[in-house]
Amino acid sequence: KRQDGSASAAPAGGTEYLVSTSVGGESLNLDFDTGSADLWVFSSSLSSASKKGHDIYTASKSPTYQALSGYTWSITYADGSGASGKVGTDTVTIGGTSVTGQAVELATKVSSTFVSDAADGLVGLAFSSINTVQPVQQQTFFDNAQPSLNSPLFAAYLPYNADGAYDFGFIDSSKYSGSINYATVNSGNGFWEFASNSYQVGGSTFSQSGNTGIADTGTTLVLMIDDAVSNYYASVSGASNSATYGGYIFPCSTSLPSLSVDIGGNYATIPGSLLNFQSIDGTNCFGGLQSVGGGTQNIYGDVFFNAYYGIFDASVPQFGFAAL
Ligand SMILES: O=C(CN1CCCCC1)Nc1ccc2c(c1)OCO2
Repeated sequence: KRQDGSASAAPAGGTEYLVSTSVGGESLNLDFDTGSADLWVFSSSLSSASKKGHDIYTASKSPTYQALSGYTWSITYADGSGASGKVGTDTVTIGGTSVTGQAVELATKVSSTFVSDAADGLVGLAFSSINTVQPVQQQTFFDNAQPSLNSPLFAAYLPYNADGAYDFGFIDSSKYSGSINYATVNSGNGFWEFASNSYQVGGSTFSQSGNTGIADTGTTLVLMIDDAVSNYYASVSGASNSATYGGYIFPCSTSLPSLSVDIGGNYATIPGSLLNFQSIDGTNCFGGLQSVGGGTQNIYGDVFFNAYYGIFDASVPQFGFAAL
């Protein structure tokens, strides 16, 4: 099977990685999101205000587009953003991997954060069980591509402040060091979700038994339960939880401790250097670890992937991680 391939992922504005994707021969910069399962694009049906600054997909210009009459979709993400619209199928090509008859969800409405964001849409890479298309749920690009891949897996390479890549069908041994650790995935909630029963701050170990984590390339930061976040910042001198900035801030001069998180029985260690997300005002900085706002599910986003090559393997299913 020869559809294996790698697609370059460019960092955009420090909050996401965009992949140039061909939809019906039209090129769009899409945000790959392992935390959702809808492939949607900015479409010509949007208001001109919503289209501003974006490449858009025009179905009528694609020779391979087929409408799915009466099909709709509507999604709201955990950050409150959302989009909705209609559905068709078209040929989608990412790197060297092409899928014909891929469900393409055309946005007729997008929330304001998407208008101001660089992405021209999203490629959902979670499990198809959480796809929002009605009346017939649709499959993700990855599920459709699997039969043509050497192995039913894809990998995310998202280094800090540098071009990354998504590899489909193969593991690229040049993109990581040391060995790969694997965690068994429970796909019951539609996510790449695994047990995450403890964490370490600097040298101290804390238990969070029964908790889980999800591997989520669509989330910028690492979001953990409140206890973990307060335990982490308790060892950061000058740190405070700012209502103004909506999260923990600290003096930029502070050296941050590392954070290790349990993933299926093995620790992944994020160095302190990667946990300073961005400067607010030259004096204070905003942390790369913030609160998930309740529940027992931690979200390991791009800050995690800045330290680890992530392998999304549908054969078990399992999630693998190896240091960059
Ligand atoms: O919403 C997302 C990711 N989402 C991916 C698709 C684009 C818009 C952002 N992440 C997220 C943001 C805040 C959260 C959270 C998850 O869990 C609790 O708080």
